[in-house]
Amino acid sequence: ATGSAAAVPVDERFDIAYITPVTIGTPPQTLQLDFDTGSSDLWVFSSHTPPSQIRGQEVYAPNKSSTAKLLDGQTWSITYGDGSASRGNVYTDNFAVGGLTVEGQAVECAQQVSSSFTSEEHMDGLLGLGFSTLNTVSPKGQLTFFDNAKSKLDSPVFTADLKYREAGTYDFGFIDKAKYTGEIVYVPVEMDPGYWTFTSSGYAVGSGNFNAAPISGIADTGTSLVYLPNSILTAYYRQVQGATNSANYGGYVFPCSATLPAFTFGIGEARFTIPPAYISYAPVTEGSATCFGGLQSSRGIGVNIWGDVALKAAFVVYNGENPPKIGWANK
Ligand SMILES: CC[C@H](C)[C@H](NC(=O)[C@@H](NC[C@H](O)[C@@H](N)CC(C)C)C(C)C)C(=O)N[C@@H](Cc1ccccc1)C(=O)OC
Repeated sequence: ATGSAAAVPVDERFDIAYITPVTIGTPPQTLQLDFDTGSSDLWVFSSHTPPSQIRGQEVYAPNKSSTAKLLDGQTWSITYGDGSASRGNVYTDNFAVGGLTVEGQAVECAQQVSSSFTSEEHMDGLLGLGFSTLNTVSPKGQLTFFDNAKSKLDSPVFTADLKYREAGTYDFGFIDKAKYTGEIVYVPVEMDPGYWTFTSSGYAVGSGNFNAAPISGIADTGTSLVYLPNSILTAYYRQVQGATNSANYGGYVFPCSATLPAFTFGIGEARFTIPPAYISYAPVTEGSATCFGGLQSSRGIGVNIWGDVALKAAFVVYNGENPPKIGWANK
């Protein structure tokens, strides 16, 4: 079996996040979820979510699905690196992504969501694609959609082809040769504690020379920006007129009119270049002449994150064989 579904930017002006249509239950209820390789819970806005916390999101109502079953006594509670959080109870139901169906998928229903979820009106929940060890359901951890689907997939892989301000795709069970150029370069994945963690071979700023140095990080489709060690950030923003690391805005900002160098990162011998347009991420506030950078420091996080700003510069293969590996190709 295989599946394929669109990854659509939630806000066509900036790629804050990407949403993908899924169907849950019988008859099918359609929701738009953020496919997140940086976590491993599948949770949705639901009929259990307080109306005061819902602002335009679609909700999953298990009581309207003849195939929904409450997982009695099971609860979940998740906190993300950006401080956002949600929690609730758990059902199993039929779940489909782009023609690929899993029966008995754990669907975690939100009984509480933090304000940043409420304010993201187009996002009806998350679909975790990290390793199932990170799933927060207690006392019995649940499997991700990918882990449940894996045995029936033609190949135990999914791919991310995210794009700059336009729809890309998530494919399950196959690698679409039309989506990339050249060869796919694979590197090992460190599965502990459950992220898709890999090591980049180094970086270059603009047309400068390549700095060969191992950079460990998470390939996280659910994080908008790239968070790297401060030494790399100072080397990059030194080349940007008027750039400052602003406490006020919580990161590197610069005049939107500034000329930005590209940023290249290594995967083994291969090289991937993030164009300047991806790094001039967005005005700090609507209409401001000050822009927030797509490259930021990981100092406050404790882990480096290769988020969408980097991922959309490549075609990425998440290979769930044992041992897992991650593949990168230009496109
Ligand atoms: C099950 C928890 C999941 C896996 C959670 N994952 C994450 O936070 C990772 N992915 C973050 C998500 O992609 C998030 N940006 C989705 C949006 C829509 C909110 C980050 C680290 C790249 C996590 O690690 N949470 C940390 C909180 C944290 C993480 C990083 C730094 C600081 C604090 C925790 O401790 O969970 C117990």
